[in-house]
Amino acid sequence: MHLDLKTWKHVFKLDPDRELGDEELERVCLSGTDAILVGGSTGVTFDNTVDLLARVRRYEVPCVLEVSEQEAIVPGFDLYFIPVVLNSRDPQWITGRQHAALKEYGAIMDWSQIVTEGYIMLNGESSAARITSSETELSGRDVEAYARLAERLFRCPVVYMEYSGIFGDMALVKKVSGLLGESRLFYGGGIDGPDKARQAAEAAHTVVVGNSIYYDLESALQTVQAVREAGGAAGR
Ligand SMILES: CC(C)=CCC/C(C)=C/CC/C(C)=C/CC/C(C)=C/CC/C(C)=C/CC/C(C)=C/CC/C(C)=C/COP(=O)(O)OP(=O)(O)O
Ligand SMILES: O=P(O)(O)OC[C@@H](O)CO
Ligand SMILES: [Mg+2]
Repeated sequence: MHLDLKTWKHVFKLDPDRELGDEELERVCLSGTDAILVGGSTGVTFDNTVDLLARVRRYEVPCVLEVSEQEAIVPGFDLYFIPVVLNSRDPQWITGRQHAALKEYGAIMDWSQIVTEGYIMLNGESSAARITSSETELSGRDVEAYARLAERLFRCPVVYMEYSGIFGDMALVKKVSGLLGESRLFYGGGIDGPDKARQAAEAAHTVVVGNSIYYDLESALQTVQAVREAGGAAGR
């Protein structure tokens, strides 16, 4: 198992609130992806998260929980990614929910397992952007400033350009990854096969594939090889 996320180029995001058969899950876990990220913006519960973790644990692939609900924090993941939505208009998604969770877990947690993600929501139609009341009408300079804020002010190991559901602006993604010296740029949104995966891998450091697992698994699986063969952003 490789737990150094600085080497991750490809990640599959599995949603505990969606159905995936055992055979399909096996193909995802044995695909050669660098990690499975468990997360979703709605319907995530303790029970469906435990269930998915137990099923992924049959395989060697690293398994990370992207925390979106305090009630669904389940022990036993390799790492815990904690989103901070930088362009939310509502402070509960920037520090509020994190503060509440730390009141409960702060004294007992293993900080070496915690990775902060500086999220920039970029698809105003996505449920994640709606739930978090994000300001998604951003200029390129706005996005660059959020990325610098995440890396230089907040020291987030991960900056996440989130287009969930649509394929984003690769020129902007590439520009932002070029600005980052320490943080890793995760890109997610609308990758439905190898062609878009290759483009995203040339622009971002790490490519996240989510929804297509559920509607076109064959094409989703082909993204792993496509990302491996792509040049990679700034050689990272
Ligand atoms: C006992 C034990 C194991 C202790 C571990 C310690 C630990 C992990 C403590 C947690 C500490 C902590 C600070 C937790 C934060 C808690 C929390 C609820 C934070 C809020 C996170 C947040 C801003 C959520 C908003 C939504 C969001 C950004 C979700 C991320 C995932 C995402 C965008 C998924 C996309 O979802 P999808 O369903 O595909 O949606 P679309 O329809 O938009 O595509
Ligand atoms: O579901 P898609 O559009 O692939 O996006 C992946 C991920 O960024 C969602 O949080
Ligand atoms: Mg999704």
